[in-house]
Amino acid sequence: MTSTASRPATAPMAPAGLAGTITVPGDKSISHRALMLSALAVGRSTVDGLLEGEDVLATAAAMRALGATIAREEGPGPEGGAPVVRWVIDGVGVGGLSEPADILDMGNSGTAARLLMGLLASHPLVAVMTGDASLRKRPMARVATPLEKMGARIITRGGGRLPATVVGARKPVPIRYRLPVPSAQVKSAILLAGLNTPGRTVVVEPEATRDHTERMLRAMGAVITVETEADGARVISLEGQPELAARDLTVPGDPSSAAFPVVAGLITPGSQITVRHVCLNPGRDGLFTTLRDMGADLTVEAARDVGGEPVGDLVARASRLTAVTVPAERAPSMIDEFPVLAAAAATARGTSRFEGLAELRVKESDRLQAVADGLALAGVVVRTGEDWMEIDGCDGPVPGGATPVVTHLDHRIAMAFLVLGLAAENGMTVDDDRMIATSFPGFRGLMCGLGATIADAV
Ligand SMILES: O=C(O)C1=C[C@@H](OP(=O)(O)O)[C@@H](O)[C@H](O)C1
Ligand SMILES: C=C(OP(=O)(O)O)C(=O)O
Repeated sequence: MTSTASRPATAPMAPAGLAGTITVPGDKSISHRALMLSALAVGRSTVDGLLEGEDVLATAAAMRALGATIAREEGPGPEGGAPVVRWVIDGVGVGGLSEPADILDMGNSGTAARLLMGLLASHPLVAVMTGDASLRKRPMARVATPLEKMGARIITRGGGRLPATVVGARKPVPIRYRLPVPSAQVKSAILLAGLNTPGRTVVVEPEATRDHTERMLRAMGAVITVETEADGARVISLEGQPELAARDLTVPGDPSSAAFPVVAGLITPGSQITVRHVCLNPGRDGLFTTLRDMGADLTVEAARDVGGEPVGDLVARASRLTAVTVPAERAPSMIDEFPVLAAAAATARGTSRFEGLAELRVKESDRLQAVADGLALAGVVVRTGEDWMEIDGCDGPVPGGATPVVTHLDHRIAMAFLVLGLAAENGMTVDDDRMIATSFPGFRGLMCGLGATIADAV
């Protein structure tokens, strides 16, 4: 977000149960990858269901600036329905990216910035990258360090922050790299750099993270293998310089967005909601497992495969939730869902404990702190450590209050506290909700369509 204006928003306690069947926008992780990999394919790809959030639009703009042709087409929708949108991408082939004429602005998006850095690192070009006030605080050394081992030069602002200049390698070399942090963005950046690198690039991940890059690369014809070591680490090997085949892709709904209406339905008495067509990749479903551990009536219907990703319809019915302990090893599969899980835990019976949260401190905000501060404003007792959090649940609605929660340009903090407002005696207010458009355009209208009241705060 570049403008300084903010738009406070408020959600009063839901007067009645939420009801309805909805779809949420396309998965953000898959959408970034669909644009980047289609731009490197040979021929024309189409993408249906692409997330048209600001983060993904930043990736589209960057790939255009690097030479890909990307168009958005609208066709007539079903009778009376919204038009059908299809994105059409003419790729330049692996190694075919050209030097951008201007600075690449990745907005609020860590995924866009880090994955793109990987792509740039193995092309002989110079590019400068920046982002908004939130992104410019986030650590980039985690990608710059392995990419420099592959031959790129990456000059960052102090402390490894954006803006950064990437001087791509003329003769990139493959590496074998063990991830020091569980991060799909770092893994993907290295694999994307490995595409234009001769030989075999290997990433070892001690803790499994989302594998959309691996799935999509394989589907486009790259040779990519995954082996599991005795200690459980995954060894991902990519043969460099493949020819990627253009494909027609369909992006399923984003589980990280579905999380908000799902939790809203669970904590608002009398609710029943269905979220159709949600990606249920095992690297992304930790929240749903955790909610079931809490006693949630949350089921999957019509489980199916869509373009190499497991997909299903989620049905959530209001439930009396009990406290849960989330073990550290589950954290990567629900890393973006802790803010909304905290909202659920605040209404549960008993004390919940979440472990393995160190990565929350380097997201769009320090989410551990932002969640703790917001819960305290809601009248909920919370304790935190460097990488853990405990929440004393209220066994029903939380007190809530009119003082706005500080969102720090973080979409998930804004959405989580608006959802908590539905189960707060005095509602909840957030200081800004514009940045929700980075990942979940239409959030407010969709929630109101289910029966919630979310409005500008006066
Ligand atoms: O690869 C991805 O698409 C993402 C990976 C995660 O980040 P990290 O890799 O930093 O854990 C996640 O938080 C982010 O929203 C999207
Ligand atoms: C952390 C997130 O995204 P990114 O890292 O792409 O900014 C998120 O969407 O919650």
